Order: sequence, then structure tokens, then C-alpha cells
Amino acid sequence: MSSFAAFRPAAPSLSAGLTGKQAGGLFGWNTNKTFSNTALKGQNGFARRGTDAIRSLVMPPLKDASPLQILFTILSIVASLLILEQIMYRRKKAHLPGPKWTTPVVGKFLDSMKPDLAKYKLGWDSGPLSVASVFHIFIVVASSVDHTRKILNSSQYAEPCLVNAAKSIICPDNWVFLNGKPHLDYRKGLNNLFTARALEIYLGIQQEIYKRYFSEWLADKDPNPKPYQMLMRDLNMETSLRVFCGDYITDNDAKLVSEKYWAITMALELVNFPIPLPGTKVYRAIQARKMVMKLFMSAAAQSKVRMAEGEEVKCLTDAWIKAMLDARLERENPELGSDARRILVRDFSDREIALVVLSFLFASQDAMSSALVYLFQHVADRPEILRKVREEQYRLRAGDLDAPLTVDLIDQMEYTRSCVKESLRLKPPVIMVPYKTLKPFPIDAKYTVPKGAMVIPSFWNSLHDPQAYPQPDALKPERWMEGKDSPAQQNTRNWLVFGSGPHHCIGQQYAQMHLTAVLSAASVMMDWEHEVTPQSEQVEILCCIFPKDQARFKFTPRPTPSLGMSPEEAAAM
Ligand code: HEM
Repeated sequence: MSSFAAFRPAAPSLSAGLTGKQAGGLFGWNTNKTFSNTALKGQNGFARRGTDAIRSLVMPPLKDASPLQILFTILSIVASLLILEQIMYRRKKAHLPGPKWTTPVVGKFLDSMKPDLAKYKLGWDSGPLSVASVFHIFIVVASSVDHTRKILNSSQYAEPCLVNAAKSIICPDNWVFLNGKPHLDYRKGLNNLFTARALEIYLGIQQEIYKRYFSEWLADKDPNPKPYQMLMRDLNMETSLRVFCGDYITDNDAKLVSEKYWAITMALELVNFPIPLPGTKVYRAIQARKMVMKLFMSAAAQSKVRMAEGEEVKCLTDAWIKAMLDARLERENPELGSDARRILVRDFSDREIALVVLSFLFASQDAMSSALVYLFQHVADRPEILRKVREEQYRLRAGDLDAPLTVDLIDQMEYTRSCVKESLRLKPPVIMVPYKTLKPFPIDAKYTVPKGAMVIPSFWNSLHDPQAYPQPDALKPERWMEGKDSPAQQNTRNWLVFGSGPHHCIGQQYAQMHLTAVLSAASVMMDWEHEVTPQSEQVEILCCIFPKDQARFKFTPRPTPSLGMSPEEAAAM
């Protein structure tokens, strides 16, 4: 994922499904207090009568029972459990749309193994809330703007729910697993990493990498289009590593991280063997994480030495350590209130820094790759839009296409930025993020989500709402440039690409700047052809969404405009 959807997969994984106390709910009815209590409290008297009947059946001492009696007892217990499962499901479901009965034991498990956008859409369109269950996990899916935002902004009722594999892979003490006030305070300390000044430094690093990758793509002699999804992932990976850790990581190690990191992505599939035994995907992912952590910790240690010597900030780790050193001086200031003192960046250990960098890589990798792949695809399929992007580029860069990109210049690229925003709206990389209820959650006047349920805010309908985005299936960058009275600007609540509330994406400015900068550089350096196949518009749901044909492109060099050409003429070449 890996994106944040990696933290929060599109549906519960087997590892989430079969671990911990909840598994006792399914298999250990006789010993699990929560399960039997809830059953006995059932409004339907059948639950109580069923439990009494079972108790009377198992009462006779086993040594006196015939094999037939034992068999009958076992079958009765199983049948009662299956009936109870249905009763519990129906009770939790109440009036909401969703299957009337749940498939015994597994629920929608098979569907969750093969996620399908069309099936998801059916659920989202069936009502603002709909339900399903996978194994014993009761799931409420929210599809309206109001319900989705309510979940994301009700931290007293629901918190992000990550698969168990995620915890063992990115370490249980990673900050992303914090909630409430400790989470809020930790996040405040990270805001320094994405200031305009910091972003400016990152831009310099990014451009060098884009140019190198584009040159490699252009050097490909094969005249036919080929899948670029993985190559774009590599571009993102190297950009992230260099932005986060600069030259503290050698070229060889950067390559190694890119290769090994794939093991982490693979381990976040929806279904995975839950115990990290040698040979399993989770085991391989943990080994990869150990290697990656070592490099990030070493980067933090090297940066501490350089920053203490007053050297230049060259990457995110440097920016962080510099902020830490500056805050040390600030903290000495006797005029500072206790609150400000608490929020100021405290000292972070090498391991803490490495864990945050790991969380960024983990949260951004797949989402950024999905966003980049669709951005290239969307503009290639709509030459008029790409022409307008180029026109803006030629106009703003005023004849110097090699001039370094700056945050100020990116700010001026109104059309290119709108194009990025619109591409993210049309194909949001993360379509849903699972949360878990901490207590009964009165989500609206008519329905309360039970405690311990998975509650999934999903973004697709908000981002394709015709009220906010007329002609929602068309790519219309102009809708973001129509002023404050436009439907898009009047409905900013619908813009949920990066979530909302205390866990909203911390990297969203950086992410949009990266995508704008890539499109800006690519549009003047290359022409590209997208081979449209029957699968180009079909969506593969991994942790994020991708075109099923893995985006087939052919890149060729774009001629430099001759002296005296107007931006319009240059763009039309
Ligand atoms: C197009 C790219 C990206 C998309 C679509 C995306 C989307 C998201 C979404 C939907 C969430 C969950 C929000 C919620 O629960 O309300 C999230 C969280 C997060 N994202 Fe992103 N993201 C992207 C890029 C990035 C980047 C580049 C970084 C880091 C540099 C990043 C770091 C994070 C982190 C750390 C969180 C968890 C924040 C928390 O729990 O406080 N993301 N992202």
C-alpha cells in the first residue's frame, strides 16, 4: 500500500480474521464471556432457549454417552452455533442493506479475496450505510460524505484498524499505531517536515531523479508499448528514499531497499498466513524491514553528526534533526508557556526517526504509484488536456526548460496542479480505510454501529458525486479553476482523497507537489503513447487501485521548441 490502504486493507485479512480474542468468539463460545453474554442478552428469545438446550445436551457425563449421542451432541452444538451466528448478524444488521443471511463461518471471505470495484459500487449505491461480515467480523461500510466524515472525525468512537501483519512488519511501537492525544502530539512534532522551506529542498532532489528515470525510459529501443507500473513504482521509491534520507544511503543500498521493499508490499495482501514462520510472506517482510530500519537508523545517526556541525539541510531526516536542535535552544527560552514547550520538537532517538521514515515509505509507496500511473494514463488518453499542461509549462518556464523547479513555480502551475487534483479525484488511489469501533457508535439517528465492528469509510461516491462534480466520470481539470462559487469549491467536504480528521494524510502537500513536478518535467521532456487495452479502464484493487493492464506506454523524446515559438505553438508541436 504500499499506501495507507496497506495499513488499512480494502477488506479484513485472514490474519486479522483469525487472531486474538475475537477468534474465540467464533470457536470458543463456551469460554468467551463477550460472545455468550451477548447471545444471552439477545432480544430474540431463541438465543436463550438455544443455549439452554445445548447446555442440557452436554450435561450428561460423556463416559455414559453412546457414540450416537456424542455425534448428536456435536451436531447440535454446531447447528446451534450456526443459528446463533445468523441471529447475531441479523441483530447487528438491523434495517441496513446487505445480505439477509451471512454465509456460515466465512461470511464474505471469498469476495474479500478477489476485491472487485463493480461489487463494491453495488454496496456503496445500496445506501449510505451497508453491512457484510467476514468470518466473525461484522462490517459496516459508509459511502456518503456525512457518514464517511463522521467516522474519520470521531476518534472517541472509532480508530484506524490495521491488519495484524502490519504491526509485526512496521513494528508495534510505530507512531502510526498511536491514537487520541499521544497521536496528536506526535504528529505536531512531524509538521516541520513538510513546511514550504522543507518542500523546496525536496524538489531539488526530486528533479534529478525524474530526469534520470525519463532518460532511461527514452533509451528503451523497443518501439512497442510495455507495462510501466513497476517502473513508475521504482521512480517513486527512489524519490522517496532520496527525499527522506538523501545521500546517507548509498546507490547500492537504495537499489536493495527497492527490491526488498517488494516483500513488504506482498505481505500486505488481503489474505496472508498470520504466523510469521520462515518462508512465509510476513516473515520475508519482517526481514526486509530489519534491513531497511538499519539503513534508516544509520542515516539518522549520520545526520545528527552533520547537523550538529551546522551543515546544510539536504533531506527530510536533516530537516527533522535541524528542527530538533533548534527546538532544544527554544526550550531554554524562559518565556515559553508549558504547552508550547510540550509541543516543540522533543529529542527523537535514531530508532524513532527510522520508524517514522519507515511509516512514510509504507504509507506512500502504493498510493503514489497508483496516482502516478493514472496521471500518465489520464493525460495521454486526453491529448487536449496534455496540450494545455504543456502550454502552461512553456509559458511559465519562459524558454528555460532546465531551470530548477521551485515551490513558487509549482504554485503558479494552476492548470497542471488542477490536472493532478482531478486525476486523483477520478481514480482515488485509496478507496477506503478500515476503522474499528471502540464502543457503540451512534453514527446517525437511526443506527448505532456495535462495539468491535469494522467500520469502513469509503471515498468513491463522495469523489464521484454529481452535485459536487458535475459529469463525475469526466476528467475536467477546469472544475478546480472555476472560483469559489463552483460546485467543487462549494463542496470541499467531498474531497476525501487524503482522508479527513486526526489521521488525515500527513504527506498530502508533498504528494501533490511530487505529482505536479513529475507531470511538469515529463510534459516538456517526453511524448508518450498509451496503448489502450480492454483492461485499461478495468480496476485492479491491490492495496490501492491500478489499471488491470499495468499501464502500457511508449515514451519518445520531445523536441525542444525553436526560439521565438509561442507557448501555444510549442505545445501544439
Ligand atoms: C497520492 C498519494 C497519497 C494518498 C492518496 C494518500 C492517502 C492517505 C489516506 C486516505 C490516509 C488515511 C487518512 C484517514 O484515515 O483519514 C493516509 C494516511 C497517511 N499518509 Fe498518505 N497518501 C498519499 C501519500 C502519502 C505520502 C507521500 C506520505 C508521506 C510522506 C504519506 C503518509 C501518510 C501517513 C503517515 C498517514 C497516517 C497518518 C496518521 O495516522 O496520522 N501519505 N494517506
